[in-house]
Amino acid sequence: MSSSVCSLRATLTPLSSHSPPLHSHSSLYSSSPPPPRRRSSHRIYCAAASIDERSVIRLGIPSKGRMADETLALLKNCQLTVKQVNPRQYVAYIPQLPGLEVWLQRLKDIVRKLVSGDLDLGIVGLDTVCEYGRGNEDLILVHDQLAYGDCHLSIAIPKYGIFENINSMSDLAKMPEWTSERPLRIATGFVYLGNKYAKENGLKHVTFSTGEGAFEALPAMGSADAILDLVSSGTTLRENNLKEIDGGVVLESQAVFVGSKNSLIRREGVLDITHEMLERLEAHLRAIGQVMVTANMRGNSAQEVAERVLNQTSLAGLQGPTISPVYCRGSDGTIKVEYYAISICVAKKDLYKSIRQLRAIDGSGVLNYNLTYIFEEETTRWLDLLERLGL
Ligand SMILES: Nc1ncnc2c1ncn2[C@@H]1O[C@H](COP(=O)(O)OP(=O)(O)OP(=O)(O)O)[C@@H](O)[C@H]1O
Ligand SMILES: O=P(O)(O)OC[C@H]1O[C@H](OP(=O)(O)OP(=O)(O)O)[C@H](O)[C@@H]1O
Ligand SMILES: [Mg+2]
Repeated sequence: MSSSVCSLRATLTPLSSHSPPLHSHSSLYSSSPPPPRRRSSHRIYCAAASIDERSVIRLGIPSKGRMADETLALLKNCQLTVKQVNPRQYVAYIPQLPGLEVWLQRLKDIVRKLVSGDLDLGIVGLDTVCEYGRGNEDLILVHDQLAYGDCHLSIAIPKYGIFENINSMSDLAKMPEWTSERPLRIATGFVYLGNKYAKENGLKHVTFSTGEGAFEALPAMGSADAILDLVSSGTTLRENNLKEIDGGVVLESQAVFVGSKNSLIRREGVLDITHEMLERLEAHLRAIGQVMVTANMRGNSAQEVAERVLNQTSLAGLQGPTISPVYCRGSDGTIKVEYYAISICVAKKDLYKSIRQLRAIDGSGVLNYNLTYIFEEETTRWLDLLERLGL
C-alpha cells in the first residue's frame, strides 16, 4: 500500500467542539423537513442550502471523461441506477437511495468539494484523491478497489540522448547534469505528489512544472527533461519515445469510493447511505469473480454425495456445497430420490477445473450462471471504516 493511501487511512483527528452540527435544516425549512424530492423543487432547494444548513446527502461522480461511464455502469450493476433528467443537468438521483443527491462533477472538483464540505461522498480515481486532497485528514477511503480506472502514476524519461543508459530512479538522481542552477525539470499534472515523492526519496535538484495535458510531448520539445504522468497501456509513452524506470512509480491507482469524515460522523444519514452503498459495491464486486455451478449426481444419501464432492479441491464452494435431493417418480409410480443436485460457487478462473472435477465424480447436467451479488455477514471494510472513524 502506498504512503499516500496510508495517509488517507490516518487516525481521525477529533472534530473541533466549535464545529456546528451539520444536520440542522435550512432556515427555509426550519419548521418542517425538506420538501419532497420532486424534480421541479430540487434545484431551488439545493441552491439555497449551504454546508451547515443542508440536510440532503451529496455524492459526487465524474461528469465526463474515461471514468464517467464506468462509474454509472458500476452503480447500475449494484442496482443503484443514476437517473438524470437530461444529460446537461448536473444533479441526479438514485431512486433506491432517497435523501441522496448525485452531483456530476469534474474529477478534481469532486475531491475539492469533499474537502470544502460541499460533497459528502465521491467516486473518483485514487490519483485525484491523493493529488487534490493533499493529505487532508478529513478524506477517508471507504472502498479502495472499485476495479476500474486502473493506472499508475509514473516518472518517465526519454529513451535517447543522455538518458540512454539511465534505468532507475537512483541512476537518474545521480546524473551530474542536475544542479541547483539547472535542476531536473519534470512536467506533470501532479505537482503535489511529485514534490512529496521527491522529498521522500531524497531527490534534490528537481523542479516540477505543470500544464493541462499531453506532457509526453514536452521532453522532445525541450521544455522538460522528464514527465510524471498516468500510464495504463503504456502506448502514449512508447509513441513518444519515453520509458519508465525502476523505482519511478509514485502511485498505483484505480477508482475508489471516498468520503468526508466530518460528514460521515456528523451529517445525519451519511453513515447509513455509505453502509448500503458499500454493501452493494462489495457484494457486486465479490460476485464478479465467481460463478455458480450446479450439477446432478447419483447417490445414496446427501452425506455420501457431500463426501465425494468435498474430496475434490476445487469444489468446496464459499462455505461448502449445497446439496439437495432431486425427487422423481419411478416406474412403479413411487416418488424416490436417486439423484442429488449440488450447487457450488467457484472462482471464474477455476471454472473449467471444477467442471472436470464434477465430471470425474459422475456429475451430470452441469450448468453455470453468473452471480449478481454475494453478501457476507458484515464486510470487513465497514468494520474497518467504523474503527477509523472512531465509532
Ligand atoms: N491511461 C490513463 N490516463 C489517465 N487517467 C487514467 C488512465 N487510466 C485510468 N485513468 C483514471 O482516469 C482519470 C482521468 O480521467 P480523464 O482523463 O477522463 O480525466 P481528466 O484527465 O481529469 O480530464 P481531461 O483529460 O479531460 O483533462 C485519472 O484520474 C485516473 O484515475
Ligand atoms: O498509457 P496510456 O494508455 O497510453 O494512457 C496514458 C495517457 O492517457 C492520459 O491522457 P489523456 O488521454 O487523459 O489525455 P490528456 O493528457 O489530455 O488528459 C495520460 O495523461 C497519458 O497521457
Ligand atoms: Mg486525461
